[in-house]
Amino acid sequence: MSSDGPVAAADARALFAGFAGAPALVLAVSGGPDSIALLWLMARWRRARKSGPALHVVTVDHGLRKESAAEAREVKRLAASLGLPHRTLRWTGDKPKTGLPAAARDARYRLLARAARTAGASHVLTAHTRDDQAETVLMRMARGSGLTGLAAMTDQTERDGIRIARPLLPLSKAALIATLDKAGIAYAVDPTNADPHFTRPRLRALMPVLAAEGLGPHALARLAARMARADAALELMADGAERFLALRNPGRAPDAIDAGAFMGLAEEIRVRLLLRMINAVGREGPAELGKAESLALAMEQAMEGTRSGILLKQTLAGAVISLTRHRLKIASAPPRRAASRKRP
Ligand SMILES: Nc1ncnc2c1ncn2[C@@H]1O[C@H](COP(=O)(O)OP(=O)(O)OP(=O)(O)O)[C@@H](O)[C@H]1O
Repeated sequence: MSSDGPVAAADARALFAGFAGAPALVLAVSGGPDSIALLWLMARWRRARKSGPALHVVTVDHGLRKESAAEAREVKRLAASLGLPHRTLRWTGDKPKTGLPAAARDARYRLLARAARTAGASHVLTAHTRDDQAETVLMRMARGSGLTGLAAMTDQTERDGIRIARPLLPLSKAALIATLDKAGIAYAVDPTNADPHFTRPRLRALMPVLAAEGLGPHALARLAARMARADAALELMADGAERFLALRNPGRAPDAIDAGAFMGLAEEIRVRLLLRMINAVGREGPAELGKAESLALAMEQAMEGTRSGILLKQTLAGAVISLTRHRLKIASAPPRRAASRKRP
């Protein structure tokens, strides 16, 4: 399925096969070419089946552009012409000045998950393509992500208790546009997709230059798939290492780990276990990978000397990490004291 031509019915059947037994599905359709193609392809797929999931089309109107309400109405019109119910959900919450795309995305998924629950749908389907996957890989690289982040998007994830599925991830955007052009279906063009104030459009603009050097969507998506495979293997190894450490630790508090056994693990596994343990007890959200890497290095250096007693003690993301030659302990840090107020 690497062609940029229109998506054949047989190819769509293969992409959607996993949803045939679902009771209902929510299709997240913004009105842009990718999600309009999702709507059209799903409608064609469903029409060709005797039975199958009920399809509910949902558009989120973020209220950020003056055209958004009209675009939502266009989606409704197309859905109606395909015989599908449509709802527009409005984002009415506060719109922050910074981090607007992330806030809009959070609100969107919350609204989509709610719509799925209301419709009794098992999944929300989005129209992410291979091009989106490639951009995500570049964004994660630029942000300094590790292997887990470079695995980018998987074909399914869970959010707000609902499965988000991305059946079009193997397809190029060009194939979706070719599909719509062939079917004579119009779509909206969102100017923020090219707005250089945002990181994603800036990276998107670089794509032709990168592709000319062999770093195009295909290569980047393949990198993501390989990273996902390696990440899954390393997570299994980290599970095994966790069990191994528990066996070395009979009868002791689960936060007191055999330091020698821990230091004998591969560095990647040590870093993963540090993140798991810190995130399990820390009160300040997930620890940063770079900080866990620095901690792992500091632990290694501390173990190299001949000192005894406490070799290292530090806090990270709301957890206290202390290391002696024999024991590694990771526990919740006491809550930070609020700034003391002077008595009048
Ligand atoms: N306003 C919207 N209403 C309904 N669905 C939407 C809307 N915007 C986006 N989507 C769905 O989400 C998919 C991804 O959209 P887009 O690439 O714009 O998201 P993003 O902001 O980059 O974030 P993310 O990729 O995490 O969803 C679209 O293909 C579509 O299925």
